[in-house]
This record gives sequence, structure tokens and C-alpha cells, in this order.
Amino acid sequence: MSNPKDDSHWRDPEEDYFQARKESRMQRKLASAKDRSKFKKTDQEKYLKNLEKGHQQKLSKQEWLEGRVISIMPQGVIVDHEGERISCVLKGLMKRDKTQAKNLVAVGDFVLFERTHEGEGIIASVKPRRTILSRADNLSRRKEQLIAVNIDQVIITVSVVNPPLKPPLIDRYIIAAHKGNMEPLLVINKVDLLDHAEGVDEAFLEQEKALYQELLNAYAVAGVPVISVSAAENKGLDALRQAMQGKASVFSGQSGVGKSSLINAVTDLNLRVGETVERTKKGSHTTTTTQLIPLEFGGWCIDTPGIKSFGVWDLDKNEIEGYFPEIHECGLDCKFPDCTHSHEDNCAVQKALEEERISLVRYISYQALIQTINEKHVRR
Ligand SMILES: Nc1nc2c(ncn2[C@@H]2O[C@H](COP(=O)(O)OP(=O)(O)OP(=O)(O)O)[C@@H](O)[C@H]2O)c(=O)[nH]1
Ligand SMILES: [Zn+2]
Repeated sequence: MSNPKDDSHWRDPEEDYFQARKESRMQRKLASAKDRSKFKKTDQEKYLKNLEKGHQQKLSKQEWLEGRVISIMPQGVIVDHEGERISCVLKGLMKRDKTQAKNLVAVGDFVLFERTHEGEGIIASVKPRRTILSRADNLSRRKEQLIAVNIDQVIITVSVVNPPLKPPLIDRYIIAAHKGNMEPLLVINKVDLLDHAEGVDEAFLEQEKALYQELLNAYAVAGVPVISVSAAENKGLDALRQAMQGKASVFSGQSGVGKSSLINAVTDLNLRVGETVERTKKGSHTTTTTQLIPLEFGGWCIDTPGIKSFGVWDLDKNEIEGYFPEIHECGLDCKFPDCTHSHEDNCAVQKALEEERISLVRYISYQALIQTINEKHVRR
């Protein structure tokens, strides 16, 4: 097992764990007898300690290098170290620890590794994760499937006209980002269509323009950064790059808003654009593994444009108000402390709405969220 050329080291660590279980009983026994003392030691410091004692290769602490996992390939865990790509295997001890068998390493992890050969290494420990982006537990899989970890920013991508703006959806994404410990950045794409959209109803276009303006104001008040862009016409992309600099970002948003187009524009990737229907038909089988793409101007970006929502979040009413600071603040002046800001007398929020100090779109999505929660409680 400890031979780095052994094929089993080059697979998904999760698979590896199950593969290991299938090995003959005798082999397992031998392995466990050899490493019994380490089975119980789950924390990473202890791994390091053992390693320092020269467990596998006699290396001094100074030789540990820090890197970041950018992809997990069949041939190994690819770690970026100052721009260099190192194909790594996992230290045997890490792999055998049952408690960590689930998602031992994930894209985005910061790891300590040692070099073994040119372009190759062994990962000895993984730093604690700040944020986790996971696919919802699907079907029979009993394990949470990580998409990426340590992501700083969710780029909530929406478009004008086609598909049109959907304010309540934007607020859901913003809340989800906050809940996941990530910063939200709202990117409004396809602004070129506001100036010249062919075959679009004039009244609809006017309405979309007004909504777009209202959103700009609303999020300025709510304290969420907004960048208007056009991937098609190369507009606003410098501002977007600047906002991505030094951070790890994930694009998130509805199908067709232009996530792939924007990823292509800020990286030198060539993701397929506009193949929505085909992709959905084929289902999840076409999904390739996630990669963390180093950005030329500093920072990282996940190459998966397909993350449309992340994490199911359980909110209570009071929590929702916290995500609408402008409504919360006004609400302090309502006559009734438990005012729902919908029908009550002397409601300061209603008054602020009339005076346009609070945006109607934000108010509507606030009420929609409250409603969703009320319905959920009724169903329970
Ligand atoms: N007019 C205009 N069209 C755009 C712009 N950006 C992207 N598009 C078009 O919008 C369509 C969808 O773009 P994609 O980049 O595939 O959108 P996506 O969000 O990645 O879609 P999914 O992969 O389905 O999630 C394509 O036909 C693009 O050419 C833009 O700035 N302006
Ligand atoms: Zn009120």
C-alpha cells in the first residue's frame, strides 16, 4: 500500500477507502496490526508528529510545502504550489483513518505535502476548511459530496431580458452565500440587451430597464456589491476581474444567464456556451470533475458553472430580517414589535415603501421568503 506507484493511490480517496475494505481479510489484518496505534489518532497534528519521527521518509519539518488542491483526478490529487502542479498521493495514514474517510481531500483544500519526485508528492495533512460547497445528498449516497471548499465568494450571476431578472431568486442566493460563510457578489450580465434587444416587446424592455435600475439602488442600500457586465460586448469585465482578485470564487445562477461565458472571459478556459438543453437531457453523467482555476490576475475560480443552488438552508423568520437590514432598521419604528409589515397600522416599513426609502422589489422578496417559511411550518 505504501508504494507510491501502486495504482490504488491514484484514485479518488473516497473510492479508495471502499476499495480498501474489499481487500482480503488477511491483508487488512496485517495493515491494521502494523498501524494500530495510528488508527485512533485522528487529528492532523498527530500525523505530523508521527511523520516527524520519520514514519515513512526521514524528512525534517522544513521540507513540508504548502499547496492548494486544484483538482482530483484519477491519476492523483493535483496540488498547486506557487504555480507549479504537483501530482500527489495521500499519506497512507490519512487514508486509513476511518473517521476521515469521507472527503479526505477536496478541491480548494490547503494541504501540507512533501515532494517525492519531480512533479510528485505525498499529502500529509489538510488544513481546517473555512467554507464548504456541497452537492445535496443525492439518492443512495450516504455521504455528503463536496464540490469545493474554502471558497470565499459566490458570484450570483443574473441576466437582463433573457432570462429576465428575478429579484426574489437573487435574494435567496444572497442569503445562501451568507449562510455558507461566503461573500455575495451580484453580477448582472447581458446589459447590452437593454440597449438593443431584437424581437423583444418594447413595453417589456422598458419594464426590465426600470427593474434593473431599481435593483442597482436596492442593493446599494442593502450593502451587496453589484457589477453590471456584458460578456458579449466585453463590458464591465475589468471590474469583475478586480472583484475576483485574490479570492476563490464560484459562479452561481440560473441556466442561461451567462456563467460559462463569464468564466471563459475571465479565465483562459473554453467552457461550452449555450448548450443548456443538451446538457440537461444527458443528466448528471456529463458533469466533469470540478477544478479550481488559478486566475492570471491572482485568485481562483471554480470551473463548474452548473451550481444553481447550494445547501438547503433552514431559516427562521427573525433570521430573514437580518438579511434585509434596510427593512429591519425601519421595522424598529413600527407600532407593534411583532409587526409583519403587511397590514398593520402604523407600520414604519409600509411608510418607508410609500416614500420609496425601501425598494419594493426587496420588500416583495422579503415577504415571499417569509411566506415560504410559513408554508413550511404548516406542512410540518
Ligand atoms: N446578449 C448577450 N448574450 C450573452 C451574454 N453572455 C452570454 N450570452 C449568451 O447567453 C447564452 C447562455 O450563456 P452561457 O454562458 O452558456 O450561460 P450559463 O449560465 O453558463 O448556462 P448553463 O450552462 O445552462 O448554466 C449563450 O447563448 C450566450 O452566448 C451577454 O453578455 N449578452
Ligand atoms: Zn411594520
